[in-house]
Amino acid sequence: MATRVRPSVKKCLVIGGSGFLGRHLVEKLLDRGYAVSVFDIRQNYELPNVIFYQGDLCDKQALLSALKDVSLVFHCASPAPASDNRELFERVNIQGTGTVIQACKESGVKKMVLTSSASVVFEGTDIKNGTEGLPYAKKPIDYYTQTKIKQEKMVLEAYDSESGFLTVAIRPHGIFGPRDPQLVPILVDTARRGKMKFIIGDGTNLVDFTFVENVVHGHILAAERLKADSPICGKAYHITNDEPIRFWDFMSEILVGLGYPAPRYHLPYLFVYGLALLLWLLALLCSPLISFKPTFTPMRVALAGTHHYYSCERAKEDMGYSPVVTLKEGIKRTVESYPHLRQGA
Ligand SMILES: NC(=O)C1=CN([C@@H]2O[C@H](COP(=O)(O)OP(=O)(O)OC[C@H]3O[C@@H](n4cnc5c(N)ncnc54)[C@H](OP(=O)(O)O)[C@@H]3O)[C@@H](O)[C@H]2O)C=CC1
Ligand SMILES: CC(C)=CCC[C@@H](C)[C@H]1CC[C@H]2C3=C(CC[C@]12C)[C@@]1(C)CCC(=O)C[C@@H]1CC3
Repeated sequence: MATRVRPSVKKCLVIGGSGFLGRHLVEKLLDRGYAVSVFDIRQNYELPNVIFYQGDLCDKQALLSALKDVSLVFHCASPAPASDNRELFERVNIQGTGTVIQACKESGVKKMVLTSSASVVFEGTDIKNGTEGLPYAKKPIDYYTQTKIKQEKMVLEAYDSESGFLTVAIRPHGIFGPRDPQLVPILVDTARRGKMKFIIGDGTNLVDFTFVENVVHGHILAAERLKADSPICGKAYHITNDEPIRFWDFMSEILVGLGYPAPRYHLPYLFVYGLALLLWLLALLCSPLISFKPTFTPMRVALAGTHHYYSCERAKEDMGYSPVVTLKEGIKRTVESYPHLRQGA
């Protein structure tokens, strides 16, 4: 049954609400009695009572129209990491976020919840139970992450207790679930091309994968805890499933669930990383003549072969967070949601 919320926080705008996380967030907010509008560069679904504003978040006038009477903004729009487009990441995640902040302030928005990423502290080497006290990555693993760092800093610094503009950043990690356009589709595509036979390293590296409904839960908790006297103002919070799992066990469970064999043969981490680096260099050198995007980028190899899991103690203490869906249940629901990606389908 829907839980009603206080009228003062009822009208919200989800920027990026057509995306994977954004749409799940919209659905849960509606469930909880919020009046929801969506601002996104594309509209790919319709829902009763949801007003869609199609536009670019770099366009302040377009944002101002969507922000009328809105008191709470969720900003979960970003170009996909796979687009690998430095200029686009900078324009949308940095300049665009600056525009979102300005537009929110001008429109009298009270609260802003940013979807950041736990990867803002990841440099391609092991992180075990990392806390929010870790410094931002000095050498981020890619341009996407570089702009997510800047974006998070901008939103947290925009917190202004005097004017009452309250901000918070949620740092999820490895979001998965129904309708995800990245994780499962990339995995299945790699398996269908016969490239999922190998485990990079010894296969024992632990990683956080977070079911999308837990990420949504973290966002809504943050929004509802964001008050003038709250400890969460101007801070970042890791939101995970709090069940780190071996990267290769997670991949295997999804693959086997969809009818594909699990990877079996081990390759040394440094060997694959070196190879990926070479391929990346080759792609760069050849880019004036031909364009090709290797599956095995150094960033992906680092994600697949190192420990990177995070503590969400701070979210538990300050926001009363705990995951609402277990990893096992999340994997089951995810596998069931992709009948078209099953082996032989
Ligand atoms: N998925 C994951 O594992 C993780 C995601 N995150 C963060 O979570 C957020 C949501 O990610 P996710 O749902 O996976 O991503 P999606 O790509 O599914 O959703 C993002 C949405 O934002 C839209 N968008 C992009 N550029 C603009 C723009 N200039 N103006 C308006 N809308 C725009 C996208 O449109 P289009 O598709 O047309 O570009 C898309 O609809 C992002 O901020 C991401 O950085 C953090 C950690 C992990
Ligand atoms: C934990 C985390 C941050 C996950 C984010 C999602 C993607 C980065 C991964 C989803 C599927 C993964 C994948 C690989 C790398 C990381 C992902 C793209 C490989 C390309 C790594 C090398 C392989 O052997 C194949 C893998 C396919 C799936």
